[in-house]
Amino acid sequence: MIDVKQLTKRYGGTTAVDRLSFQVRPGSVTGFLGPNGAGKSTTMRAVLGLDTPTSGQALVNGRRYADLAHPMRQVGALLDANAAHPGRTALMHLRCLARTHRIGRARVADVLDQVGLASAAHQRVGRLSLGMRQRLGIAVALLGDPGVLLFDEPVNGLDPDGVRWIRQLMRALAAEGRTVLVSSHLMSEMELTADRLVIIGRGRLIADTTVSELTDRYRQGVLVRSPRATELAAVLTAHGGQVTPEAPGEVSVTGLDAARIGDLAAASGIAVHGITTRTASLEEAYLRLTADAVEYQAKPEPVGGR
Ligand SMILES: Nc1ncnc2c1ncn2[C@@H]1O[C@H](COP(=O)(O)OP(=O)(O)OP(=O)(O)O)[C@@H](O)[C@H]1O
Repeated sequence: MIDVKQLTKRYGGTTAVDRLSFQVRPGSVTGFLGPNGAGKSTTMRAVLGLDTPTSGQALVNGRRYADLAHPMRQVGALLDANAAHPGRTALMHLRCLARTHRIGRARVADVLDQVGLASAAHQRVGRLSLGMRQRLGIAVALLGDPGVLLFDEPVNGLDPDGVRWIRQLMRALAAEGRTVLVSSHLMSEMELTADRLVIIGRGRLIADTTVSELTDRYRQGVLVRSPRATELAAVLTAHGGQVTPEAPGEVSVTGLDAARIGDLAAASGIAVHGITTRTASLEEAYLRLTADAVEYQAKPEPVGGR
């Protein structure tokens, strides 16, 4: 469990994280989303004891990182795939870490296997591809078999196979009952990986929700096709619906759900040829939620400027 409580972090005049509170619970993948500069990495660094909060707390299993008896056995993290010494082999890198944290050699072999690096164990880190270095970083995170895992932008620079592998790994770790927090600025990726979403902008909490709640919140009405669309529109309006004509024979309805529209049409003897509940894509929902928090936005093109 990760517990961020009223966390504030300032660097000089910049407030990177501003009274941020949220919890990350075991058994699911929690996506940590926000535009560039939102404060995701800073929050993760505070959880891992790498940054001291200006005020507030970031706790792992109820304790500050510095107070954990065996930190590597409780929390693992991938922050920077380039953190390993380029001159060491993957195996040596893991063995050194294992020795420092009193973790057996057998576990090193296990994690190399788990991340698919067994055949590259003797290659120097500097010669590994970005994808392989990401895998090595994940092996480090898993080394102590921790219950809490943080991954900062783990799919950056990976090919589609690597992306799919990471997605499956995150879900498998959560299914084992672990707490998994994974940051990204891509909602499209989180839509496929996460169950819960913590969305921040300019260091503040924007939403702490589930993927399905967010989709529901941005439901955009019901699209109805009928050969008698005009008559149907009158019936629906009389029963509290707001009806907007779309294409010929098609209306968009808000204020009534699909079941009620179907019942009203049936009761009036009006045939319906199609009825679809529309939702904004999660990507659209996310862009709307974070629009005010985007630091650098492309200027809209002037009208007639093409
Ligand atoms: N060591 C530092 N010194 C000064 N400012 C910093 C430092 N680290 C982060 N910041 C600033 O704090 C803010 C939050 O940065 P942070 O890296 O946490 O955001 P992020 O959400 O991880 O962004 P990205 O998606 O671009 O990685 C930014 O304005 C950043 O410039």
